[in-house]
Amino acid sequence: MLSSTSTVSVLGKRNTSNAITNKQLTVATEDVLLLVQKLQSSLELEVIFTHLLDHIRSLVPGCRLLYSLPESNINLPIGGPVLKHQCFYQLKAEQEQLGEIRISNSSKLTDYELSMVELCLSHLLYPLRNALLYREAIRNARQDALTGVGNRFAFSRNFEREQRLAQRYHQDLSLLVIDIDYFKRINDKYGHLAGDEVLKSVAECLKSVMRQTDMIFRYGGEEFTAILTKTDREGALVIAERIRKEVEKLTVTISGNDIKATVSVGIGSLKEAKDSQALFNQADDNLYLAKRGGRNQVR
Ligand SMILES: Nc1nc2c(ncn2[C@@H]2O[C@H](COP(=O)(O)OP(=O)(O)OP(=O)(O)O)[C@@H](O)[C@H]2O)c(=O)[nH]1
Repeated sequence: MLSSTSTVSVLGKRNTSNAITNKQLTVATEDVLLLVQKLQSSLELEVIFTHLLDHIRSLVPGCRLLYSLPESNINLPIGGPVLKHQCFYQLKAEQEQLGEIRISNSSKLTDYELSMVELCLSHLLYPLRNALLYREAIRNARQDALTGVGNRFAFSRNFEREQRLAQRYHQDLSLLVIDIDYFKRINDKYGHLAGDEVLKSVAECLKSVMRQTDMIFRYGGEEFTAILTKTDREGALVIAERIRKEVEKLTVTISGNDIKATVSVGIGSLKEAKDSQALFNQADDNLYLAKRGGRNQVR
């Protein structure tokens, strides 16, 4: 019953003797047209899979769905954790891998139910592909291409939001502005590509210290920012010192050259600032003091 291009391939064998009849297929197709409309109404994966599961549940009540695409770090359970009986499908549109979907149920699905599930899935592919492209575009718009951390646009949005939340709920919030010291010298001495490698290594180092990769951003050039939610100045000082020490330990080896780098860090904390602009200025002023004080230090 699947098209000859076999865009949805079933893994595992099953008996097809009780598969869908032509009459059932006609009724099902009308239903599926409604489903198609719903699937095309959103570009959000969660919304699309919720519509799909709602539809499949009208045939198999209580079943659950798990969608995964490991290369994009997507693991999306819908309707609850996976149940005992499972069937899974590799999703593919025109040779493009779109991940795997797992339908699970407390009892084994009949051949008729499986046929209906497959009918639904064959209509999922293009809405799913569009949603994945959309997700990728959004990610690219928010991510710094060189280092993989958030870009300045993402920083502004997150920073505003976190600052508003912190003020509304009377919580601490701190900001680190982290700048690589004498970075121009690294570029001048070892070349721009080597400079890029240093930027990447420093970003990796920040990620490993912070463990909250979505709150680290490349603000521009050789300057990074880190938003520390529920963290007061003292807590921020501990993290900033850890960052400083870890970067100091770094050695980036390029073309036989061992390149060392250090960072200066300025801290801002919401208690001492009235809004996000004041908080940023405070961190930036402290960064300036750290630079003036000799670099490789936290202020
Ligand atoms: N390799 C590389 N260099 C960059 C990038 N963006 C900015 N830069 C360089 O970063 C350097 C920043 O230099 P400055 O602003 O003088 O700062 P600095 O040399 O780090 O000195 P201090 O901040 O005062 O310690 C400039 O040479 C820029 O060209 C990038 O994406 N890759």
